[in-house]
Amino acid sequence: MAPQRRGVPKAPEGSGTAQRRRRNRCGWVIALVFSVLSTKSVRAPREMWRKWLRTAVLGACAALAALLLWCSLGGDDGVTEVLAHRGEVLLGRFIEVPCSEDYDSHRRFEGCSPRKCGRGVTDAVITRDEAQRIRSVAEKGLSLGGSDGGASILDLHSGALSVGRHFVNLYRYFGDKIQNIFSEEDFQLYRDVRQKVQHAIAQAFGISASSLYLTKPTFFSRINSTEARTAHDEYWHAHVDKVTYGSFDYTSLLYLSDYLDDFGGGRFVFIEEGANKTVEPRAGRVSFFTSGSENLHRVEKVHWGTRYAITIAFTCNPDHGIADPVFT
Ligand SMILES: O=C(O)CCC(=O)C(=O)O
Ligand SMILES: [Fe+2]
Repeated sequence: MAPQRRGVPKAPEGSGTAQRRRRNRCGWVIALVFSVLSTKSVRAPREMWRKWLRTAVLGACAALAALLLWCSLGGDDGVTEVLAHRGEVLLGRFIEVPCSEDYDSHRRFEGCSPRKCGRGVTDAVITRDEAQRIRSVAEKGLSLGGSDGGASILDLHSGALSVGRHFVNLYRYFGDKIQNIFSEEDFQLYRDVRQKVQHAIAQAFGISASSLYLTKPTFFSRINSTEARTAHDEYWHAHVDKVTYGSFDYTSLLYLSDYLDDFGGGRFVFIEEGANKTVEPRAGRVSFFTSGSENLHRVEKVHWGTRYAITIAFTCNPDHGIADPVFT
């Protein structure tokens, strides 16, 4: 049998007494092993082989089933690397990527329009306390409405709020009563956050913060696992912000809840040939990037829990700039 043949090395012939003695001792051990294997059960290895094969087949089936389940739960369809783990606290990570040509078809603003493109993530710009407080503002506003599907938005600037299958204008709908819902402090907090994010973006891309203008839409998002009812609920499609929103040059996302503590799924994915890069949301984490097709991205479907974030975007074109939302 193969294991026995492999286990018996051939000793060189006639090489002195010591060697002969060693060979004799080995000979006894080998003879003993031979006799145990041959007298106890010649079939044992064949049985063992069958058992091993059965275990291997069962193992392979279990692995295949797990893989299929993972795919059906929306696991990513290619190789994925994590750009920002939920557990790490990033002082600042920046990856430069070559700019797409998307900016060439728009009016250029030297010193602002992207020449250096890329993506950055930082946990050091917005504190977890600020994230908690601004999330309370989002919860307060979104509790007044909410989409029938899984994705709701609240835009403090335009007043757009998801309700059922549509949007209402919060300011028109609630009129003066809005003063009982939001406070000046809430709006001040939004302005502070916007300003800090704007400075972080300017620094990372080597431009002046004053060359950037807040642009629309800027909105809170609340996503849960409820099935989509309208196209507005389908947040998971891959897209390019400059194509979707036109005026965006630099996009930022401030996350207000924690991946795997508050919700499952819902990671942000930069789509790339080779390996996608994911950002795992974490309350207070700011992810920012140039808005062209060098940063094609999507959000994974949320499988459980609720995910809160704010999209805050900037343009280089003053004509597309908007003022901060104000409390009136
Ligand atoms: O919420 C996110 O992580 C991404 C949202 C997004 O892609 C967008 O608002 O354009
Ligand atoms: Fe986007």
